[in-house]
Amino acid sequence: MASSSSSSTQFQMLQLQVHPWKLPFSCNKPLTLTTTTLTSPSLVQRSSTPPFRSSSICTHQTSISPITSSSSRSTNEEIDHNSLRNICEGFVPDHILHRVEEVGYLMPTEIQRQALPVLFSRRDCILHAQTGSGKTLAYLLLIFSVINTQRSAVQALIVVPTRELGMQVAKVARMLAGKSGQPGSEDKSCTIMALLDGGTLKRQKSWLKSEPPTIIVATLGSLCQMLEKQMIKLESMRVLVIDEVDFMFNSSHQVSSLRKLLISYSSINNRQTIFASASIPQHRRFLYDCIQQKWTKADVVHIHANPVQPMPPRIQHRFLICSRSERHSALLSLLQSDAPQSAIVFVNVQSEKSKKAGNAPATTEKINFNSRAASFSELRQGGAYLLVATDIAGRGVDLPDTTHIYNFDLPKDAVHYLHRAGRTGRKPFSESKCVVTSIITSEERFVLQRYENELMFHCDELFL
Ligand SMILES: Nc1ncnc2c1ncn2[C@@H]1O[C@H](COP(=O)(O)OP(=O)(O)OP(=O)(O)O)[C@@H](O)[C@H]1O
Repeated sequence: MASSSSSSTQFQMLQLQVHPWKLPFSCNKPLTLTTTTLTSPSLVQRSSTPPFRSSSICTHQTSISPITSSSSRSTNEEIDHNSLRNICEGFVPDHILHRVEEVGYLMPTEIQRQALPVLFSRRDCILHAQTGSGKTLAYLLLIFSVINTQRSAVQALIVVPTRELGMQVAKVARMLAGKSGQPGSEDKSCTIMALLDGGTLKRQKSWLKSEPPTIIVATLGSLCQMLEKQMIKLESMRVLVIDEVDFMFNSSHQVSSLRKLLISYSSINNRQTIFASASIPQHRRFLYDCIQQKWTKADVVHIHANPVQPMPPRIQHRFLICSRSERHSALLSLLQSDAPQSAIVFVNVQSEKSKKAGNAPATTEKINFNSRAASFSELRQGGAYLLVATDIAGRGVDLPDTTHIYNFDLPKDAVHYLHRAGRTGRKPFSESKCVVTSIITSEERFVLQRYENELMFHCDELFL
């Protein structure tokens, strides 16, 4: 797996001007909220049985109607009742809510609708929902409901696995904290620091010394350095968010620092810990570990939106069989026939074995943190793009205009498939189709079939 700590990752960006491409509870037990927009009993989640008594988990199966899309709104009253403002009012400051509306977030996504009341009740939470379902806004709204901008202290910490994701989350937080058109709405004292690997720690140290930011978005490497130097203290931290939590626990570079952080935070009064991801393999086991290890309080809530549909349903999946030597021309033909608005081509990091064998890597350019960051900023500035990337772009990165994903190399497992595919279909209320195409050899067909079974989706064969 590509790691944020590697400063030199195969990654290449091509900007092409190509033609027409989201209850407060009295029970103090862990809770699993599981909702679904599909009802097929045969498609029940297949999580492994955890080594604990199932009675220790209070499972609520709630049957909630699908997300109300703007097209299905019937009356203004209904909109008001279900709106983000209605859910957040009394918790989130008004100027933030104005900003949320200005940006165009009027209705909650499913995870936001389920999670926000739980988050506002100050319970620890595991946000488990499809890629592109708006988990970021859910935890940011919690943070804005909790912070006191009159206090000069770091009050919320969001930990992310990569610099790119950190920049993106910081940008969304700043956008929400920023000025809105409403008089008196500007929040002068809410500052957001991006403390990310590859950044200039010297500048951040002097910022932390002079006036602590209210919110920090950090990667673990940089955060640990600041914690060790006691530049950041966990005592004042009201909320700790660990985004892409399964990735962080699976990363050999990050897992020990993450465990240390969670153990240190467990002794803090008034804490609230949020974990988020679209994929939490063995989530019952994870819930058990959270309580056993005191990473969360015992009444942690696991909110699992759409468990039988781990990927957005509007993503169409296809595969094309060809030999290894035909892959480049197959990709070119696909790009020509699909004429995507904007696309990401995923390649694997070249293995040591393949390097030793003298094989050429799938991408030829190696670029560092800053160039990677520049590439993403460029992409967000608009225009059609064709991004060639490794799995480093597979986690959390939000480029909503991406209509097509190409797996030039088959992802190494179903979780990687899910996150790569999830780089498209990122407009929660849109119904337009997005496409994921895997270019595979005939021998790889059974591997893709395994992913289909695991992730419960169907892949159509494509013939050129
Ligand atoms: N209530 C909303 N209404 C409209 N758009 C929204 C809403 N909430 C979030 N979005 C948009 O949905 C997109 C995906 O949101 P976000 O990046 O938070 O997804 P995510 O759940 O964190 O996905 P991933 O698991 O891939 O990281 C973003 O472009 C965001 O602007």
